[in-house]
Amino acid sequence: MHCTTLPLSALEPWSRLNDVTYLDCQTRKFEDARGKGLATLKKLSSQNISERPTLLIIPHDLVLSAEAVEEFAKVDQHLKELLTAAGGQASLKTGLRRDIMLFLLMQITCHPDGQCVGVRNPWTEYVKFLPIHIPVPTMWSEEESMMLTGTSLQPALVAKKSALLLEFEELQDRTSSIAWCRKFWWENHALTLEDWTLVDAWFRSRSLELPKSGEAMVPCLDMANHSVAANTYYEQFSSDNSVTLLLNPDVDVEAGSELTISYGYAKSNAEMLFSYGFIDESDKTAQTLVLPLETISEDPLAKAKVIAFKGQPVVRITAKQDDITWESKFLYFMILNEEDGLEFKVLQDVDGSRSLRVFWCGKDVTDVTDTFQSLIKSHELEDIFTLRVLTLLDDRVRQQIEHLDDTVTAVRELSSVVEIDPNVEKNALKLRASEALILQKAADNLQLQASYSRAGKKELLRSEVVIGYLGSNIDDDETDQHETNDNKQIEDDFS
Ligand SMILES: C[S@@+](CC[C@H](N)C(=O)[O-])C[C@H]1O[C@@H](n2cnc3c(N)ncnc32)[C@H](O)[C@@H]1O
Repeated sequence: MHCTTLPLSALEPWSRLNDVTYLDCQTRKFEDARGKGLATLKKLSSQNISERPTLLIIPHDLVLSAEAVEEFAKVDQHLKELLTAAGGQASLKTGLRRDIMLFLLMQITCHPDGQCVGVRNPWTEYVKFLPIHIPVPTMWSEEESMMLTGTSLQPALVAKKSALLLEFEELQDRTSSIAWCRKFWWENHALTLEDWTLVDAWFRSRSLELPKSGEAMVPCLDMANHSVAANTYYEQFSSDNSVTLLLNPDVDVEAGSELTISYGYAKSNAEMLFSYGFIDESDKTAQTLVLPLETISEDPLAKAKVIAFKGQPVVRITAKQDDITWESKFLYFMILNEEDGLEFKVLQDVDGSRSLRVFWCGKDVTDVTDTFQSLIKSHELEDIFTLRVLTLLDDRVRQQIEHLDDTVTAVRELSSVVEIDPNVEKNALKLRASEALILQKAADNLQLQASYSRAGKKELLRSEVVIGYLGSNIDDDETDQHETNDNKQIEDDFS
């Protein structure tokens, strides 16, 4: 689909027409990867004043939320038809995303003869100010995506791209019988997967969480770039649900300086790159790495565990200077076997349907499969379970290091063989370096395991339960000398 764009100079009249108020600031273009952003027109200060300076006010009727799309559909027959055929369940987060994406898709829909579809609204013009290339990995070329080989982002990107393809095919299936969709989208293949990928990237990189409207897109406020040292924040007024941008307390901002918000303090570099297409240079705080976990291939309960688990099968490792911590609800479920007391049953419900139930030591724990870390507490084999968790974690970290190492040369040589956007290369290399550092710290610091759990690996090796479980008769004095061998034996036993 050909997207028309408007120059930035047209944003001011658009804002005036739609009652957006700018106070001492404007949207301007930055000559680097940040693209457009907000900047002050004069020196501002919030020092020693009780009322924080307001910078931007956006009326509620411009906020693009699930509720707004529903309202638009009341007056737009084409949108209504589209939502009925292909809309998501607005009560679900995924449904909200899908409805907003469909709405955005309609705004960029125009026939080659210049005819547009649907009822015009402020967003029909506003989408023309949005960038048509967003540096998120879903919009990278195949060659550029190869820069991520070996990182935690690679499997997420593969999964996201196949999800986008599935969604796009489903959209075609569900809307081929609608006359206007056939004419504007499917005849001559006017609508492409790239268009769907673009609206997904718009939603991902520009949506905000608002206290009253939920996840939404807010015109003009979505021109604010991110900084870890953000000097502004946004609020939604309860009186009229309008959205405002305010200066942070106790800050001075020079005339012409950029006004930034925070896109989230706890996001990992991979999440930042995935959702926004950049990694903040100045982010020196905690670094997080989220690794997907695969069940053990020989585990007969593997499939059932994945189905029954309430959450993501991942481990989140955080490095704050030399301090390493980790968190994984799945690992504690993953390491349990039938002999330990884990059981799966398919039961018939009162309505005749069948459901998979999970039992731990005879108790139904189907609804709390993400709490095995506490469920195993005070079990006689708790030490064994903890040791299995630590061993698997150790294996997973080392496997990821190898994966990242193995691809270093190929990635380094990529840009000399194929065309890679320098900004993509810079961000991908930054991600690789930060992940390598976290992984190395995690692997080197075997002491970290002591901080992970109440009982460190070393202590666990001395645990009577572990020794008994392994049928070994190592006494305390000999433990240290035999540790290497024990480690090996335990690793063979648990891997
Ligand atoms: C909410 S939009 C902000 C407005 C955007 N710059 C534009 O031109 O429309 C988010 C996008 O801005 C860019 N961005 C925001 N903060 C950035 C930063 N600190 N460094 C680099 N790019 C940034 C990224 O492309 C991100 O996907």
